[in-house]
Amino acid sequence: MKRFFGPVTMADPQVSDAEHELFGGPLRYDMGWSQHEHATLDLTMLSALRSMPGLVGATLRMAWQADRRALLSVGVSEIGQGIAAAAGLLAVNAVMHALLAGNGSAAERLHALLPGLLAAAIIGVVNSALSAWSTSRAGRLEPKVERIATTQYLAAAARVELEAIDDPDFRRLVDIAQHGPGSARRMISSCVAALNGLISLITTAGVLAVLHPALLPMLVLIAAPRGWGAMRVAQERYVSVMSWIEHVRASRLIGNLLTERTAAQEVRLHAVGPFLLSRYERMAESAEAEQERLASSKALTEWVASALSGLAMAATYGTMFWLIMAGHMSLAVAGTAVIAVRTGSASLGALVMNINQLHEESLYVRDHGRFLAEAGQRTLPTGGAPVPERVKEIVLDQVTYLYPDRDTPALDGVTLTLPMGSVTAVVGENGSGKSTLMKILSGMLLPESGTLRWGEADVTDLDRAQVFERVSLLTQDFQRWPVTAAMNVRLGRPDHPATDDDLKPSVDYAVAGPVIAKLPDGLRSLLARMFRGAIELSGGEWQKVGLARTHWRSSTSQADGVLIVDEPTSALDPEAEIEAFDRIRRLAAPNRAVVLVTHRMSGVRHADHIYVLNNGHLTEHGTHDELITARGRYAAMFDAQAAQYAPTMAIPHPAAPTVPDQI
Ligand SMILES: Nc1ncnc2c1ncn2[C@@H]1O[C@H](COP(=O)(O)OP(=O)(O)OP(=O)(O)O)[C@@H](O)[C@H]1O
Repeated sequence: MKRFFGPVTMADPQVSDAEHELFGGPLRYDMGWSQHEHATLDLTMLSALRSMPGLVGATLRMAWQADRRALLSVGVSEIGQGIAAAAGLLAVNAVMHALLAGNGSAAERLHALLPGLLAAAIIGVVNSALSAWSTSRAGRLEPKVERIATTQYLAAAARVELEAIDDPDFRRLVDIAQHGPGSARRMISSCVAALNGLISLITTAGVLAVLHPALLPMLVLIAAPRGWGAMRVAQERYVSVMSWIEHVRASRLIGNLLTERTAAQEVRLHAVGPFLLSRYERMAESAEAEQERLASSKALTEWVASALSGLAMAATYGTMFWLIMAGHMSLAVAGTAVIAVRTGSASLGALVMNINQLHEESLYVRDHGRFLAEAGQRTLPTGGAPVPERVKEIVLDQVTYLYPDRDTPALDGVTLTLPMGSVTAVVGENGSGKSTLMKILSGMLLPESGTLRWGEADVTDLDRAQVFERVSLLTQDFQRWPVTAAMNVRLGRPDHPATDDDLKPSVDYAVAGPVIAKLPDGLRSLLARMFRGAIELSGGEWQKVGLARTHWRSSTSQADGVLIVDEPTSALDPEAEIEAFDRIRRLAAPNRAVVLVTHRMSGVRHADHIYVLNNGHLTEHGTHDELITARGRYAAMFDAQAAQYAPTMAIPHPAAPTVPDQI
């Protein structure tokens, strides 16, 4: 009994050994409600019904916002259909009476039937016209609702703090909430169908109550088991989807790697293809087993529901038989009652199915709503004090930053000053905190403690949108937008109108002219490999386009600002690299502070000031000459790189392989 009537719980997925092997254990989905200690889900029929008005209300509000005329049309046509259904039953009742309870010859009785039949036919035509009208208006409404929900989702995701994007919990919420807009769309049709079912049920129930009061509870008994079955199946499906979402995503990730262009070379050369394929198969098989379990469970639940419903139907007909035999019900009323019970149980069944459908969709819409609420709390603040036009310097004072899922801070008590018109370099080993420092400087991450000041103003008091406007950023993984070359440059400041001629100085600055000249349509060429006729640039060519974008962004603002470049030359050849460093230095105008992060020590030696980061701490700072004289970490890093070019450098001989070749 517990199997059918107990609460739906989340089972531990039986994941394949391939997932353990590849990911070091099963990937777990750990949104609040699905954590182990909360394994019993709040998915009972009662809670579904309780949460329904709120969720339906939210969908209807969205529909109202999308197209109120279409929504009103749907409502009117559905109410019209309900009234038509009741009128149809009354016409049937009149026909039954004329046929079974009337007096006179057969011909006279047939004549008496005609008005009822005519009325039933007219009602049928009106009903189908109303239904067609409702379908067409709902068809207009649904895509609009989906568009609004999708826009809300995308806008919220694009507005949150970078810290939220780095937070794995929030990322999962972003992932699951993407199902919300589709569900909101389907909720419209479910709402319409549920409304239709409800109205025709009320009218049919009214007719049945008039015919005989005993028929009404029977009607409920027939439909209740089907409703329970549908609800149970939906709950099991939702729980399954939620507990398997990470595993399905993991196998999809492996599947995608086999087809992705970036992985294509190693897939072939290292024979990663067959290896991953076999793991993919094993992971897909365990997901398949879950599908099979779900299907069997569904079949059993539906079978039990049908059997219970059939029993209730038999009891209803038995009761009617008894009522006729006992003389409490006429044959004509019984005839109408049979039709009404059938119509009513179909309406009730449809109503329950649709409420259930609504419930299922509403779970996803609820995730969407939860995402919007969470995103709303983590959204970049708007407003704040304006950033002064002239700031003289940007100061980082005792800044500490800890990533949400880390124990040790990525930056710890870092203090540095960036005067306008200067070039500051930041060097340090991998993982020392350079990129984190850049994110803090740009205002994308806020310090956990300590302050970032623009002149005298603390960045937390300033309008963040204005702070962003003053920052130009070029990172090694800058975005390669799948649009034209011109747009790739222009997206450095998209609001600023730009013709190709306007962009030319930026293209020239980055020495990207020869790259553009090679393209079939020059700046109009599409740089997106996935589209026909598009061109793929090399890594170094892309970096030149990125540099042009940065120049465009810097050159379109005259207020004091900062230009941050993080490993901008990693893909450039030696000559282009020297030139690029020169150009970046020249961007330090009186209204601009340049910050340069790089491992290429040759690129930093001409910086006005150099800071050395080590494990999140600033350990040294000064000019190149000062730091070389100090013979500290900087001097050691500089010497190590210089030694690579020394003629006496010892070249190690290849060692014997530690893993012997298999023969
Ligand atoms: N989004 C993130 N979430 C959690 N930890 C992070 C995140 N980004 C960086 N870290 C951690 O913070 C520390 C500093 O990383 P950061 O990327 O700032 O170093 P880096 O000096 O730029 O390294 P590299 O020279 O390799 O680019 C590292 O230990 C890194 O693992």
